[in-house]
Amino acid sequence: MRKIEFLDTSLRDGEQTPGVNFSVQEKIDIAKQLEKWGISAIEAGFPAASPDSFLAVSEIAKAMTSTAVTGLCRCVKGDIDKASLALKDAKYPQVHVFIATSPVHMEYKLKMTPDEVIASIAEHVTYARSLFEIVEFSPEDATRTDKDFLLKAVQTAVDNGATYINIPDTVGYTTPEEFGQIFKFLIENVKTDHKIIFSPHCHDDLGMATANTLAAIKNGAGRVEGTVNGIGERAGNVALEEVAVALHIRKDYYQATSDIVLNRTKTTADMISRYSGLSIPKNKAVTGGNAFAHESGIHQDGVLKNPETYEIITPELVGIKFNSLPLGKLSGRHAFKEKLKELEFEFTDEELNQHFANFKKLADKKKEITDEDVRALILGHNSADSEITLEDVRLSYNSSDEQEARVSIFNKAIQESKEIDAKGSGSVEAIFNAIDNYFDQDVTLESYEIDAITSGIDAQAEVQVNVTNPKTGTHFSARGIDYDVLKASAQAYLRANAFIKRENEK
Ligand SMILES: CC(=O)SCCNC(=O)CCNC(=O)[C@H](O)C(C)(C)COP(=O)(O)OP(=O)(O)OC[C@H]1O[C@@H](n2cnc3c(N)ncnc32)[C@H](O)[C@@H]1OP(=O)(O)O
Ligand SMILES: CC(C)C(=O)C(=O)O
Ligand SMILES: [Mg+2]
Repeated sequence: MRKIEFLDTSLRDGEQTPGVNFSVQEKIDIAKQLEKWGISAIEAGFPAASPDSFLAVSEIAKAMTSTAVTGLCRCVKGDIDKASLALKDAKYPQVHVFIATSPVHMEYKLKMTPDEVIASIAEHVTYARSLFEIVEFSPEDATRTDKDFLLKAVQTAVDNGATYINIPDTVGYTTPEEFGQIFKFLIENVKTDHKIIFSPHCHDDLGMATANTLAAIKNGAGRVEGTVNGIGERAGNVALEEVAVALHIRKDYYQATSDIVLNRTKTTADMISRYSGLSIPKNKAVTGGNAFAHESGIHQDGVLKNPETYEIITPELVGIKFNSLPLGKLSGRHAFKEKLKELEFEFTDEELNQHFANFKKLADKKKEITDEDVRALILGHNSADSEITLEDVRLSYNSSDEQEARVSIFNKAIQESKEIDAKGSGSVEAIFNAIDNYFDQDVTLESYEIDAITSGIDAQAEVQVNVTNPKTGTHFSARGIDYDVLKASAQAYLRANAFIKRENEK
């Protein structure tokens, strides 16, 4: 069986999702989780893009012990220099250099002739190779590139020392058969005196990213690139959890395995969902809320007789466990700690005490604490953007008049707690007005959605807000999770405001 390497680009291509903006601390948390999940290389960012991107790549480079760290660069020496500086402390550094090779990109975007692009590949791969042992090269928009020119571009990169050749389907244009043929053609025709590994990098514009990625593996790719939950530019990148589970379930067909620790999938997916502010659709393959639910009579009958009738993946495989250790208000610290271990969370004693206190508060209100509740509790409170936090929300409700809210907000940097009062025609509006008064900045609220995390009247609420910074036009998504829907709303809106404040201060 071949072993397929996994490169995760949630922190680079994933962050190109409109509305997604990870803080540096969130990126470090995610990278640590990706390392535990079994990712072999993390594309931690584009170091030349901004000081924050540079900082995130360098902090992740220091934090990883077994996972390689890479950064994206244009064919620009300054980009490669920045990557070299950001990655200087990485135990296993790599660099990723790209340039577009399709006619439309070369002519209109780069304003370069094909010969100039080839010369640029030779110059910049050589330069990257003078600073890094491992160099990945990508011909951007490869699937709309003339086949012979693609071979020439790839051959040039290989001749100048590239060790990974990544074939991006930048605009999600290809089909499984066609993409498989591209890999077969390149692998058969590229001449090399050193080991090179080919990888697919698929986008999901036509809904074929997973199929295309698997077709590349079938035709010789040794590494895959993608993101958790398929976050990414436009319709997103391939969802790595889908590729990992497909390889596992259909190893008979693909004859390939990976190092992905499948039972850590759910925790990894939940973290990305929480920090990106993008919830996982109920019908999403592998991790969606309905992925293991059976509704119709014939299916339920079959599953009761033998789960294999309708279940090709077990919930346990991806880390959704039966609640073997039910928790409630009488549970103690040991049981709570054991549950966190079971759900793959690790905390210091101080963090554990804080989460335990929050758990006790929730257990006082909610009869049964499910695994979903515990995950939501941890991820809901585990906001890495905790410089400015919500302390309290009070409302005075009047069914025939305006509502009044008093919101307490704590600023860690200056150790100051402030209470702000505001009115609104509804409770949510009054709370949001109070938060607006606190931040004193322009924010456009684009959408507000409420969902229940678990079933029942005492379910925890998840609120998602999408906002725009009118100054820059940047979109941000933020989520809040709480037993109380109004508090969850306040958390989400406060978090969105904190993103905008951070952007305005840059
Ligand atoms: C398919 C992908 O995902 S590609 C990666 C996308 N990611 C990003 O863009 C990261 C965020 N980007 C940024 O922060 C900025 O675009 C920067 C810092 C990289 C560059 O900013 P600026 O210098 O202001 O340039 P701007 O973004 O306006 O234009 C890009 C320039 O790079 C050129 N360029 C684009 N790709 C490449 C490449 N691979 N190699 C060389 N030059 C390139 C463009 O032709 C354009 O050049 P021009 O200014 O001579 O016309
Ligand atoms: C930079 C490259 C690899 C990319 O993200 C794409 O082409 O989609
Ligand atoms: Mg991409």
